[in-house]
This record gives sequence, C-alpha cells and structure tokens, in this order.
Amino acid sequence: MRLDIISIFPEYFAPLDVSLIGKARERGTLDVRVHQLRDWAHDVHKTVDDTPYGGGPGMVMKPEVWGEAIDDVIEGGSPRMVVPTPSGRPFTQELAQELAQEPWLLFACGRYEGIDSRVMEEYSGRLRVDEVSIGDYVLAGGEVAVLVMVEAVGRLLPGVLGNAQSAVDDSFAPGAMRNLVEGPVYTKPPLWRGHEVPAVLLSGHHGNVARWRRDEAIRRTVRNRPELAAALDPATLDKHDRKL
Ligand SMILES: N#Cc1c(-c2ccc3ccn(Cc4ccc(CN5CCOCC5)cc4)c3c2)n[nH]c1N
Repeated sequence: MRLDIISIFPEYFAPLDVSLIGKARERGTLDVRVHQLRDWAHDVHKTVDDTPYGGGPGMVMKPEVWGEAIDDVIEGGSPRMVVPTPSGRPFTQELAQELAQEPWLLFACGRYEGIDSRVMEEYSGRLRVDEVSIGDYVLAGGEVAVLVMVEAVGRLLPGVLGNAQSAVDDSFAPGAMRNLVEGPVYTKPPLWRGHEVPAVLLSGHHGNVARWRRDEAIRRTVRNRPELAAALDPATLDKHDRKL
C-alpha cells in the first residue's frame, strides 16, 4: 500500500518511522510519502491560508496551493483521498478495514479552519474522497487524525501484526466481537501486590477461558459503552446473564 500525506507540519509524521508502521515500511509493505504543502506556495512567505469568505473566525486554506500539490502528488493516478475534518463521517474499525483494502491512499491534512471546500469538490469528480472525523472533540488540525488512521489501517495489512489473529479478534470488527469492547488482560506474575489473576485464566480449560473472556467483554461493554450493548443480541446478554 502506498500512503501519501500532505501537511504543513510533515514533522508530525516522524512516529511513522517506528514500531509496527516503521517495520512495515522497512519491509516494503507500506510506502509512506510525506509532502510539505508549502512547497507548492510560490510567494516569498509560502502562504497557504487566507481570510474566510462570509467572515468568521480564523483562516481557511487556499485552494490553489492544495490543487497544485495534489495534482503533483497523484500524477494522474487515482488514490482514495481521505480528508480529516471535525464535520466528517465517523472513522470506525469498519472504515479502517475498508481503507486497508485500498492500494493507494492520499491524506490531506488541513489546519486553521480547514481546507477551501472547492478542493474536495474538485477531486470528488476524479477520486473517491472521504471526509472523516476520528471523534467528537476538536483538534487543531488533521495530522493527529491521520496518525490515528494510518495506525488503525496499517495494523490490518498482511504481515504487519505479528499475530494476525489479534486483528481478527479486534473489538468493533465485524464477527464475534462486533459491538463488544475487549475484556481485561493479564500476564505473569500470577500474584502482584496482592492482586491475583482470575483463576479461570490459569485453568488451561480453553472453553471456560473463552466463555469468561466473552462475559467480561459483555460486562465492560454494558458498563462503558451502553450504546453498543444496546445493539447486542438480547440472547447474548441473557446467556451471559447481563441485563441492560
Ligand atoms: N478528523 C478530525 C478532527 C478534527 C480536525 C481535522 C482537521 C482539521 C483541519 C483544521 N482543523 C481545526 C478546526 C477546528 C474547528 C473547526 C470547526 N469550526 C467551525 C466554525 O467555527 C470555527 C470552528 C474546524 C477546523 C481540523 C480539525 N478535529 N476533531 C476531529 N475529530
């Protein structure tokens, strides 16, 4: 998979050189290219923003600079374009899995009050353009959102996660864990500062362990994410004696 990221803060993406994503880049599973938007601003100050039409707070990113940058980066190709924005569709595990199937993604990182909407209008005619939000809180720009999305998508690519099963068991993913958050996890030692590991996990009885884990996942989902629990099959809740 090729990932292009355009930003005025390319240094935000240094973390993509480490850990899972860094190793995937070394192996060639991921081809990540980060571009400085200001390279396509031709005035002496490398200006990328201007005052908003219609008034209002802050500044808006100029369409001309973005158009030149995107045209150069895609070189006539057709990546799927992802634009983080507070007003976007929710970024979910399902969308991460969808994006993980794409051969080429282009992330456009806005700043200020966002990118002139005509940029998304222009490229929607040639590319699949998704305006996406990573959550209901306000960031100062799109870079952190892109880091979140690149990690969520990258870990789903073949060979990136050491244990491929881990992604299969992901919370929120379609399948057995759909609409469930994960339960508690433990490792050695079996006793730590007076805290014991639940005995079932030391029993070696895989069926009991699986049932206990699902019960704990349901318990935590009911407690922390009642809106997800509401989507669970009532039979699931009854079987695990969980009432909403
Ligand atoms: N993904 C994601 C995000 C982002 C995100 C993503 C990309 C950019 C680019 C610029 N910003 C700053 C910004 C802040 C607030 C507003 C709203 N405006 C409405 C009119 O009044 C002024 C304020 C717009 C832009 C961004 C924020 N925030 N939260 C997420 N989940």
